[in-house]
Formats: sequence, structure tokens, C-alpha cells
Amino acid sequence: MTQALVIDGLTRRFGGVTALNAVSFTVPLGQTRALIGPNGSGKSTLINCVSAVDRWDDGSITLADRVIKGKDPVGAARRGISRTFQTLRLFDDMTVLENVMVAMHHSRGYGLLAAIALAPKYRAAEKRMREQALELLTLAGIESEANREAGTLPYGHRRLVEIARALALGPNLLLLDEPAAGLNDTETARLAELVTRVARPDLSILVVEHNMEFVSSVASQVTVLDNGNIIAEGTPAEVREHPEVLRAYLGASEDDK
Ligand SMILES: Nc1ncnc2c1ncn2[C@@H]1O[C@H](COP(=O)(O)OP(=O)(O)OP(=O)(O)O)[C@@H](O)[C@H]1O
Repeated sequence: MTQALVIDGLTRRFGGVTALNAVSFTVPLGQTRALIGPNGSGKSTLINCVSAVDRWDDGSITLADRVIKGKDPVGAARRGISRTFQTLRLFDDMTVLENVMVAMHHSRGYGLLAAIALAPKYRAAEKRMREQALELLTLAGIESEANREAGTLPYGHRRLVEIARALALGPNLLLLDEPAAGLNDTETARLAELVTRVARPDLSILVVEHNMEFVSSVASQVTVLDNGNIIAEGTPAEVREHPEVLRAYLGASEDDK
């Protein structure tokens, strides 16, 4: 299996706290892998490193053999890494369609100058982008909301828009940071359906999530972090039964289970 994302010996310290301690794992091309662990185990730190929002102290991250540098989110996006955040970051006063198209403009480098200088060509590109954005919204099942202001959408639909926007960048690696947080069961099931539907042979997905039902329905492999260390890896069914995982979660608060 071709490895898309390779994390090797990743270490991140915050003063005296080792948030990630020589963490190594891979996500093969076309696979969806989940990252779980109790609160404070290092999941957000890891996703911030992979998306190059943060820097790290030791180890390396490569995507399709290309090295990802720390504190370079624009460079990471250029290398095909796209992410969502725990807290929604949509442009509330723009329409749903515009929110998705913004990502396309950005990734294709169309600015105002291009719009003026390349008017006919730009219009054709703009039309194509609109069609592609609508296709993504259709995939997410929210095409009927395309012209609605993003800020007026119910929370669950806003999550779907965020994923459609992340996909609009045409990524090779999609990072989803607690996408099911705050969703009810129906919305979570719909989100799982979307994540399953976007799977492509040239797209790898890494999802950080607490909801094990969601994890079991989208991910073939799960990595479990505790105190910055990997304590288990395997299928969702395997890690659920793993003694180290049970110990980590039983030792944590009820909220983490
Ligand atoms: N900017 C920071 N400064 C200092 N310590 C930090 C910082 N970010 C994270 N940490 C520490 O690193 C450790 C891992 O935190 P991280 O947020 O990655 O865990 P997590 O698994 O994502 O937790 P949660 O499930 O609560 O989001 C924790 O001990 C946390 O306090």
C-alpha cells in the first residue's frame, strides 16, 4: 500500500509538558484513519503539526514523500493538506456557495488582477468553480442551501459546509478535527455518510474524534494516543477491546468515554 502521510518520531514539548512523544504512524493513500484518546492526550497538537499550524521539536512529517515544514500552513495547503477546525470557521455573512468558492479561488490563485486582466477566461473559470462547488454541496446533501447565508444555517449543516470547503481545495490529505462535536445522532450519521462518500483512492483522511460510533463507521484503522504516546493501533473493534485503551479511558473522566 502506498503511504501518503508518514509521521516519524514526532515530538512536541510545551515547557515541561511533552504533548507528543516520538509519535510515528502512517496513513496509506485512500485510507481513513482515526485518532482517538482522552482529553489532553495530544490529538489537537498532532493535527496542528500535520497542518503546519504549529511547529515541532523533533521528528518529521511527509506527504507523498514531500517534507512538511512546521509553522507553514500555506505551504502545507500547497502540498495538498486541508483541514477543518474544532470550532467552526465559516464566513457567516457569505452564502454557503461563496464559502466553498472562496477556497477554490484561494487554491487556484485567482485574485482581483486576474479577474480584470483575464476577464473572459476568468468568467469561464468562475463558472466551472461554481459548478464544482455545487457538486460538493450536492455530495454533502445541502445543495438546496447554496444561496443561504452561512450564518443562518443549523449547526449540523454548517459542519457539512466546512467539510465541503475543505474538499474544495482538492486535497490529498483531509484532516477533520472533532467533526461530530455538538451534533445529534441523525447529524452524526449524515456526517459519517459524507466522510464515507468522499473517499477516493488519491485522498487520505485523518479524523480526530471522541464519538466511537462515528469512528467505527468511517475509519478502517484507529490510532490511540495517551499522554503523547501511542498506546494502541488496530481496527475500531480491536482498539475498543485493547486493555491499554480501557485503562486509559477508565483512568480518565466520564466525559472522555
Ligand atoms: N499551546 C500550548 N501551551 C502549553 N501546553 C499546551 C499547549 N497546547 C497543548 N498543550 C498541552 O499539551 C497536552 C496535549 O494537549 P492537546 O490539546 O493536544 O490534547 P487533546 O488530545 O487534543 O485534548 P482534547 O481532547 O481536550 O482536545 C496537554 O497537556 C495540553 O495542556
